[in-house]
Amino acid sequence: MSIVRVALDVPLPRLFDYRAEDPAGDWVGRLVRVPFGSGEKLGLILQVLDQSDQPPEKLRPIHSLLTELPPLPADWIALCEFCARYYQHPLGEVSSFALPPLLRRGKLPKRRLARPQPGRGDQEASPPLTTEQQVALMAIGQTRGFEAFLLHGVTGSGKTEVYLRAIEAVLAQGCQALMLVPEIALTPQLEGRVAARFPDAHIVSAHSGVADAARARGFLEAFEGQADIVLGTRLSVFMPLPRLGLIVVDEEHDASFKQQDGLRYSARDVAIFRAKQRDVPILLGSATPSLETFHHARTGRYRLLTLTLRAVAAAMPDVRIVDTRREKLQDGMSQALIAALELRLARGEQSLIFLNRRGYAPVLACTACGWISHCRRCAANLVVHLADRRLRCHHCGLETGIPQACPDCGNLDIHPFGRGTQRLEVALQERFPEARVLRVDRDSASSPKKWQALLAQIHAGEADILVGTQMLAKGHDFPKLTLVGVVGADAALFAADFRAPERLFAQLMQVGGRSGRALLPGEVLIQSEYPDHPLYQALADHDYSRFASQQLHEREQAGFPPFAHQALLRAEAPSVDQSLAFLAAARVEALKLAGEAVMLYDPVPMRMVRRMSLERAQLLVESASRPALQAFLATWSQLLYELKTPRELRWHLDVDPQEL
Ligand SMILES: Nc1ncnc2c1ncn2[C@@H]1O[C@H](COP(=O)(O)OP(=O)(O)OP(=O)(O)O)[C@@H](O)[C@H]1O
Ligand SMILES: [Zn+2]
Repeated sequence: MSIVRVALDVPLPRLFDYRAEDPAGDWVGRLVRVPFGSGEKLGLILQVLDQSDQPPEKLRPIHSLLTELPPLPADWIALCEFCARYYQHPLGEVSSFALPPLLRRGKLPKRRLARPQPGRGDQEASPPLTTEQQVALMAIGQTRGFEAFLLHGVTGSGKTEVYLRAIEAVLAQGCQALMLVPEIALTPQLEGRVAARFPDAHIVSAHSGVADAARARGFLEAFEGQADIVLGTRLSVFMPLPRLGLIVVDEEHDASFKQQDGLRYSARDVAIFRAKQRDVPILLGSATPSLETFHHARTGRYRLLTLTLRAVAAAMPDVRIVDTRREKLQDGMSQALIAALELRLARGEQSLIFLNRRGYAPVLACTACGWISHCRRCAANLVVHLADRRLRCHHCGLETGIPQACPDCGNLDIHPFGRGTQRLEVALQERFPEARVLRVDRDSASSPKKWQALLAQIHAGEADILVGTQMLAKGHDFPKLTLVGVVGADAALFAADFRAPERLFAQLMQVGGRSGRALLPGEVLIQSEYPDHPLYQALADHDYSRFASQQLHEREQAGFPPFAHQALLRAEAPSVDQSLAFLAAARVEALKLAGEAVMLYDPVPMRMVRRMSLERAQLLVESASRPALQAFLATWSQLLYELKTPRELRWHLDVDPQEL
């Protein structure tokens, strides 16, 4: 008799042993159905053993092996093990998460029969490369084995072209390429471009918008080596790829690469591990690299490739900071912005106004008694959505109608305060009745279909003025767009999170970069009451490096990442006292373990303490040494599972948290 050691999708940091009749050598990596409690679970076999640490009479026999699926490869299992270790997450949960939902449930997709994908049309011609693109490609082409590249190219410099050429070279060698992109919103366009460039390649796309069966099919095609290119969002970093030759991470700074629940992994960082593990090059691209990545490039850990010029347009857009201190704004807009809009309308060009706040107004308030629309489940206001006449919480989704009178004092004089995209849209339409105003935010682009329709409208030139949130900020190439106006950005200048300036700078540089990408010259107007702020000045000079150097200097002084490594222990419970008490107990355990290299902060309530009726607190752990932090977390996290907690309390660890 033999024993199989199995990873199961349960929130416990351990593996489970079962009896098996006579497991053959290739059982490792296979999925298996096993009894668990009074039910059954699907697990992943990690080891075949002669003996268990459990007494033999306690071991139950497996139910059945999923023989339809070949064993998952050793490097895929090692990837899961790395994530479990690094992110302090139960291995069974990691390996389950890394599988597409259908396989997770032990089901296999119906296979399409023959699947040649012939003649999707003619191959799109590739333009001759610019000199800078050539230099970058040469460097990438010369590598053998692992090397991390940062492709730092200004907006519109043709980074995508470099990715495509690098992928082309890898395909020619008979290898697979993995390309990670930020979010579902951008993938259809890119899919189109990649498909047009490689009509004979088998392309698999992987993101949460792909239906379960197709996703499982894509996974199997990648796994069996039929897929040549896997293109997808963060979850595609877990695709098994036997012939992997290159990884590309587009917009590597993007926050969507970090998962914010369950397994809190950074797909970019996991991709680096994978490239190292498989000894292949990885290409991280951005116009505004994350400061972590930029730091690595400056210190020589990554190789820096730069594109300083736009591929098509003659120049970068002209960026101006509009001083709004002495001006009475009209619907939030300055004279300069209104004039610039008029000019674009007269010339038949497109404009984009960026306001990163959706809804009509952030709050509804009573002028008589001071009542404001508050979410009863969160420490947040309900946002006014006039388009469908609702009040809505952007944190928990709570919705109510808009009251006719103040719910507290009955006063009829209640007003929306502040400005969101809907209000700006209305104001613009009133001011420019002849213009076609199009709002693009998560409300108007609520489904992939609506989003595609909006993009098609913009590309067809059926919109004159776009009002949009960050959805419109990145990646898009609208040739007729020549003006970008930014309103309401100042608030983010003074946010408490030390990463806020980095995010704001990236966002504004990205959105500004949508302007003047083709032959028409572009202009960017940023309204501010702090026109001399170094962040805005660096934007006006298109000087990412100056901004990044200054930020890195500040972070070094303050001992923040990338000069320190952090992890957060977070707890949530019906009352913040319960959360704090758990963290205090966890800290007592931590004090016994943490040597001098690991610093423990005090437990504190989270900035937004209440969310979905739970009150949250956190404890920050920091170290200048990553190995020291990792060693500490490994022991500490085991102890955390043994702490007694109130039944309603939930906790998790977030390694390399992106939001503090
Ligand atoms: N060598 C080239 N010759 C002519 N056109 C090019 C060349 N390389 C890229 N382009 C074109 O330049 C435009 C901008 O390229 P692309 O979208 O790849 O820029 P990007 O660097 O990814 O910009 P962003 O960071 O703003 O998304 C595209 O329309 C692309 O087709
Ligand atoms: Zn809420």
